Amino acid sequence: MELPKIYVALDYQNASDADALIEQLPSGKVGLKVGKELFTSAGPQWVSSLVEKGFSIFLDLKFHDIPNTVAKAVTAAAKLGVDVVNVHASGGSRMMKAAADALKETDNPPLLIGVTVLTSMDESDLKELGISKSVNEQVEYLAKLAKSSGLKGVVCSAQEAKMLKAACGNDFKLMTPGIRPEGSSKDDQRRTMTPAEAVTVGVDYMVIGRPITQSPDPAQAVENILASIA
Ligand SMILES: O=C(O)c1cc(=O)[nH]c(=O)n1[C@@H]1O[C@H](COP(=O)(O)O)[C@@H](O)[C@H]1O
Repeated sequence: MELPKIYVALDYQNASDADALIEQLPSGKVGLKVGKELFTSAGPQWVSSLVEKGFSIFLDLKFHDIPNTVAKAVTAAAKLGVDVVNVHASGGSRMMKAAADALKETDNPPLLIGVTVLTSMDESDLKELGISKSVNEQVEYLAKLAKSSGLKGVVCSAQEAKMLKAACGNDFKLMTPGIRPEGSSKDDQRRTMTPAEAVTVGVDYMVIGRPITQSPDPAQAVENILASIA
């Protein structure tokens, strides 16, 4: 099944605020990303209700725990009917393999992807964590680890897309947050690219939040982005 090119990050405090935004989006053109804040307040039933309405859902809970716990968590996510689910690649190969193996046992397994280096981070953040590799080296290292552990792709910055397609192959899916249309604020993101640039470098799917959700006209913001990548 073809997934939508753009997932709108629903970073809202509760379901009613998210529903108000969803109603404004052009129908059938984008997927929805539900992250920690909204999932914790709105809950799994609300996520299932979006699936029932026909939305493609990326459940972004970035699991990172012992292998058994993560395997059970991604299985629970699969039962909600979401299309994409993620874990932290830095959780290691045993954790990622456990998650990938668990999903093989489920009906309609979601695309399982690994978070490499968060797009809000740069070299100084890695240093603080005791990692002496450059951002590019660390992203490539974790992407290869994700691939050899059975994951189908990674979350990374579009800035790393060319490098990762060369290192991991064209079929290895790249989901890129940190997308900023020309002229919009970077907010807390560090490694950013415009939607048009991201498409050029081979990104498969983009996560876009505030440039759409904080826009005075979210529907128009989506249409402008879609036009820029058409
Ligand atoms: O996994 C993610 O979705 C994610 C990974 C990452 O490296 N960076 C990142 O920003 N995200 C998420 O992508 C969204 C980006 O939102 P905006 O910065 O508002 O476009 C947020 O919901 C983040 O939680």
